[in-house]
Amino acid sequence: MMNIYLIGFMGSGKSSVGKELATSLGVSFIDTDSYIEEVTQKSIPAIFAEQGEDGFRSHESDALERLSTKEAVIATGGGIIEIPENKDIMTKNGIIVYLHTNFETISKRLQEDENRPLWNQDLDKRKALYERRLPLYRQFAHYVVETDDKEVETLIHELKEVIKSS
Ligand SMILES: Nc1ncnc2c1ncn2[C@@H]1O[C@H](COP(=O)(O)OP(=O)(O)O)[C@@H](O)[C@H]1O
Ligand SMILES: O=C(O)C1=C[C@@H](OP(=O)(O)O)[C@@H](O)[C@H](O)C1
Ligand SMILES: [Mg+2]
Repeated sequence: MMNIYLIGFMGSGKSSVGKELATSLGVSFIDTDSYIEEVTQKSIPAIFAEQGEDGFRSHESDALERLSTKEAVIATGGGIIEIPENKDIMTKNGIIVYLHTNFETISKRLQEDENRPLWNQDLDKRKALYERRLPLYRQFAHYVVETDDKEVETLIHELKEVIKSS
């Protein structure tokens, strides 16, 4: 098996669905955000506060490079598509699946989440970020799975179908 990379906006379910997918497939699960927190011994908000978004992106690309030799389900962070080279790293080592979710659904799921610095800003900025990133997710994706109004169990089933067909 190659790596299965999950991409998508914050709140699309990469971390939670990815974990269950890995269990169901019997492979390891890796979350790039948790990996970065372990390596740096800092929380994501602390990295953003101390090193800015650029600092965080550089940790993220390093993580992707290091994790790419494994066979696993890998949940990325919502901003993985900000760095074009990240697509090459992932494509070399597996398939990229985009979990697409509408802005309204994401807003319901995250509400006033305080652990995501780029969500924790004004509504118009969140919305602009979402709109700007949509085409980038589509450019990176080998496959797209819609998540609105779907139970995690349904998504696992659909993701397994995608993997089978790949
Ligand atoms: N299909 C879904 N239906 C309902 N809630 C979901 C679904 N997928 C994720 N969630 C919830 O949305 C929140 C964000 O999910 P998470 O996996 O952290 O997203 P991401 O890693 O993409 O930011 C969590 O509270 C999670 O339980
Ligand atoms: O969209 C983003 O730029 C980010 C998404 C977060 O991950 P999730 O997509 O898992 O929330 C995390 O990597 C960081 O807060 C930045
Ligand atoms: Mg996540």
